[in-house]
Amino acid sequence: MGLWARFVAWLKSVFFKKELELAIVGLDRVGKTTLVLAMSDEPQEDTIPTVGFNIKSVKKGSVQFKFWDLGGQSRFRSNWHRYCATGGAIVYVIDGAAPDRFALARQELHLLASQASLVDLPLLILANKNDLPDSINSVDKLKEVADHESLVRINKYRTIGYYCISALKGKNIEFVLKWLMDHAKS
Ligand SMILES: Nc1nc2c(ncn2[C@@H]2O[C@H](COP(=O)(O)OP(=O)(O)OP(=O)(O)O)[C@@H](O)[C@H]2O)c(=O)[nH]1
Ligand SMILES: [Mg+2]
Repeated sequence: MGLWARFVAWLKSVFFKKELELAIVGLDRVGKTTLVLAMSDEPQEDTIPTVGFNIKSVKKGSVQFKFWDLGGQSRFRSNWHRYCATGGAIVYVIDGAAPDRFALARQELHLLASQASLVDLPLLILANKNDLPDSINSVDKLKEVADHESLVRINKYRTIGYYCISALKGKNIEFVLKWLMDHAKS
């Protein structure tokens, strides 16, 4: 890269630096902490259940992400909305390989999405554990599990994104980051 191009890149990084703060929510053991580690380029197989929350800051290009990795156990769920309210988007993770928990995951998702303080926030819904057999492997199936039509009824102007990912194997993580850069509010 020439001197001028480097100077322009530096100027851009100084003046167009974007900061995005995001809460990662979803039931316990769905892979939220694993996802945050994958987005931080620190893939890890062994995680322990998150008690309360962890904060992780990650720089990607000119974007500084601050992830609030929230505990998913039932005792923590009533606090999710407080953390989501300070963020630029809601990232809701579903264990795509646990059909017995889809109904509960959908119930918690709709409860959160309809909170008055959150109705205008962009929503990214992820089916994780896509590497496992019989996990959700299409956006259509994920939309059905999440009940997309009811989410649209809550706020038809809200931006809603869907991806099938594997946090453990690092699959589609780049699409997650790109979606957040494009749609999350700074
Ligand atoms: N096969 C597979 N396992 C995964 C994936 N992501 C996470 N896991 C596993 O799922 C388990 C739970 O992952 P965590 O990231 O701790 O889940 P969490 O959502 O943070 O859980 P809480 O902190 O309790 O809310 C761990 O054993 C992970 O290795 C994935 O994409 N594929
Ligand atoms: Mg966790």
